[in-house]
Amino acid sequence: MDMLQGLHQRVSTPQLTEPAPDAEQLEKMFQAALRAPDHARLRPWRFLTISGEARHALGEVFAKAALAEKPDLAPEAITRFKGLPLRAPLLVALICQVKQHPKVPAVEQQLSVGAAAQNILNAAYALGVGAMWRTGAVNYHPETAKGLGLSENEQLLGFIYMGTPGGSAKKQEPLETKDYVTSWQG
Ligand SMILES: Cc1cc2nc3c(=O)[nH]c(=O)nc-3n(C[C@H](O)[C@H](O)[C@H](O)COP(=O)(O)O)c2cc1C
Repeated sequence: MDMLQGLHQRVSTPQLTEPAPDAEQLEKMFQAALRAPDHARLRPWRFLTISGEARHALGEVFAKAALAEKPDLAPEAITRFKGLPLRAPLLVALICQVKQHPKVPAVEQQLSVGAAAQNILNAAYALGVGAMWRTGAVNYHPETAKGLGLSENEQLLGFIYMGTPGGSAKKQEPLETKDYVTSWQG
């Protein structure tokens, strides 16, 4: 696939089925991630792959965080939180390791991890792998960070859900460049 064509056409895939991307496809996606722009070469990213039974463990983490937020959560809601990671055969947790640097504030490091995530999405699209970046209700809850084993200086920026595209490809809403771009004249 031509690179620009891929960039212009990429869509997220909410419905994902087995099989998960294989090791070779994952390697290509992570190599793309590692080419993200990165001020002072801090390499502020860390990724966790979560598949198989580990998805159930992540569902337990989500449910624990949701219960910490709302102790009287209905049983159906708890079951729903537990099932969230089962929406794809493989998830990639996006983690920003915020490092102290005199010229690189935390926001720039978060942007780098965001750019790495976008590179993963673009590479997935080029490989025919379905993918969607999700955060959801408990992404930023401290119990979620704790359950994933994050350190004090680490932030969870979401998960890329990945798998084989299910259903028909989503229609893209055409956007006009002129609605978002103007020439600044001073
Ligand atoms: C940081 C971030 C978090 C997101 N979290 C969610 C989410 O929890 N649930 C959801 O439906 N979409 C979420 N999205 C949006 C989807 O990933 C996707 O971009 C959106 O559905 C538009 O589809 P498109 O990428 O095909 O244009 C998130 C996007 C970003 C950048």
